[in-house]
Amino acid sequence: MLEVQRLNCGYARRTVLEDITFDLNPGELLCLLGPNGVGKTTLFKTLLGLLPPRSGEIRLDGRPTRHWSRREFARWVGYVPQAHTPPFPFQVEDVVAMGRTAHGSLFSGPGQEGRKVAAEALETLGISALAKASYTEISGGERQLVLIARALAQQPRILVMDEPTSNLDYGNQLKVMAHIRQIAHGRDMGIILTTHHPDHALLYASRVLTLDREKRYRVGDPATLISEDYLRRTYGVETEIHEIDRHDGRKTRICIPAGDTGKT
Ligand SMILES: Nc1ncnc2c1ncn2[C@@H]1O[C@H](COP(=O)(O)OP(=O)(O)OP(=O)(O)O)[C@@H](O)[C@H]1O
Repeated sequence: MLEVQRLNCGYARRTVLEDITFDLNPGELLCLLGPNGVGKTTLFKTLLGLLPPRSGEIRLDGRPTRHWSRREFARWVGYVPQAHTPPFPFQVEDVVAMGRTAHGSLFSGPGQEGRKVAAEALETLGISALAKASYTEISGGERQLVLIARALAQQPRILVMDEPTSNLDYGNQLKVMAHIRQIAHGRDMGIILTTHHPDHALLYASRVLTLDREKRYRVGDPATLISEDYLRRTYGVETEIHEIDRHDGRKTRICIPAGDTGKT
């Protein structure tokens, strides 16, 4: 569905990522993992058409994205940015309904069907109670959930999410990651997201794209690519990765800090 071929991306006088090739298929959750400043947001900006590629190609549904109109692109690709405080105090339900913009005529509002889809998105994320609240008066984590609901209301084929759990409490992190995984499978949506948590990638991702400090990248199975060696080279920390049995008998991998954690 989304194909990235030999992509170089960066800014006027600076290449940030070189020769990146990967694809994203329907129903798949691809986690992008890498240290601060390595170029994750730059890659996303390039995928979203906000930054021109320095070279290489991005194809959507077999067609280079440079041939797509903005509107057509917006029907296909949703984006969840990191939560920010907007200047205008829109009601939460209006913010979510804005996700429908690409589906309506240019000057019409979301319409009845659009409002219904927006209400369902709020319901899916368990935040219907916030519908009438002002977006400027809810917490950072709640804002993050609202932005995810807005992207769901858009019903895109591909969803790009920049650290969707960064503002969320522990419970909401787990709920949102499980929702994201379920949405990818249930709606046959291709989702690519950045995370700073190897455990999230180990637990939820279908595939992972790892970037290291030397800006080398690999794409593949999370259990293979997220190794103690990768984490040491990338983050300069010693970790232990263990395979454990879950209560339901399935096996899963988890990552913990190695050695003395200072706890007595
Ligand atoms: N507008 C810009 N012009 C020039 N260089 C930039 C610009 N924005 C970011 N950079 C540089 O590009 C590199 C990659 O930045 P980017 O924001 O993509 O990293 P990141 O992996 O998303 O980091 P983080 O995990 O901290 O969010 C950094 O060295 C950054 O300083």
